[in-house]
Amino acid sequence: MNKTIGFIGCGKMAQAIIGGILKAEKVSAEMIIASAKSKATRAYVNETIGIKTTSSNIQVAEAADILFLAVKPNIHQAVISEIKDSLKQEVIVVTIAAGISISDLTDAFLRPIKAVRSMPNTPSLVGEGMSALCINELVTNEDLNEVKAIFSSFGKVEVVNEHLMDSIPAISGSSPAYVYMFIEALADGGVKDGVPREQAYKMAAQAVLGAAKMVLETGKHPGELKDEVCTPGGATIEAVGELEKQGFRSAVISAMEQCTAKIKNL
Ligand SMILES: NC(=O)C1=CN([C@@H]2O[C@H](COP(=O)(O)OP(=O)(O)OC[C@H]3O[C@@H](n4cnc5c(N)ncnc54)[C@H](O)[C@@H]3O)[C@@H](O)[C@H]2O)C=CC1
Ligand SMILES: O=C(O)[C@@H]1CCC=N1
Repeated sequence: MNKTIGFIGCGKMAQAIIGGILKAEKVSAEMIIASAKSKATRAYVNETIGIKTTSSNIQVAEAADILFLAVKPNIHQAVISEIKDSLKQEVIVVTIAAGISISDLTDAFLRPIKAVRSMPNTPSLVGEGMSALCINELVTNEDLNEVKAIFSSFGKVEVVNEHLMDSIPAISGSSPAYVYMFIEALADGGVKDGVPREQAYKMAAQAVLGAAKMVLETGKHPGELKDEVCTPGGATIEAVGELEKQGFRSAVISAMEQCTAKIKNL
């Protein structure tokens, strides 16, 4: 792809996206520029990821054909006010900020703008991201294909109706955090029985990866796959019963409700 991709803000999520894009080798490092306020972040990104960095948001805005806004939601508006007169005419602006709507984005620019609202996740860094996105009416099919090609380079992408976007963080944007907690808990349980810590993490993570692949690749219902593990009269059904008794599913669903409620109030 021969377009300049700019990132305003270069924290955890932007670094995951940039790392994922570069790993896919569809865009070269010279075509990516990022700004960050902190000198330490700029130096780190420059040295470890190998892209151009700057303290100037305006420099990024002027250069970008596709501009990612990767700052926290509460400074989104201030950043747009700073850069809005420095954009290329046909730029596609992609926000990754949780809870920022297409209209928040377009209103802030005070002029018609090609706008994409997205919700990626940090596994993008290893090419296994899950991103959802929606667009406004100025984004052409060609633009959308370009944006989808970028997101697809570091994982899977789904285009959804905007009214669902506030619910996506709970499912895939934030959920890696709770999956890591689950992996930690599995490993702790193993360590309790004497399994060495490093082996326990490897086994727990690989079991989660394998189970996820089974859902994606066999097309079977997760309940059916669970049933295949539960030998009648065996050990797994004991664990399943205990998880139900401890409110495992309802704990997950309640956590997701809290997550979505917060997204609506960020
Ligand atoms: N971390 C995650 O897993 C995900 C984060 N997001 C969204 O990504 C955005 C960034 O989140 P993180 O990367 O986690 O946060 P972060 O705190 O790691 O990164 C924010 C970056 O913005 C920079 N920054 C602060 N003020 C700035 C300014 N005025 N101009 C330019 N840069 C500035 C900071 O130096 C930092 O590099 C948020 O809006 C969040 O909702 C979306 C999906 C997943
Ligand atoms: O915690 C947050 O607000 C962001 C949104 C999704 C993941 N991190």
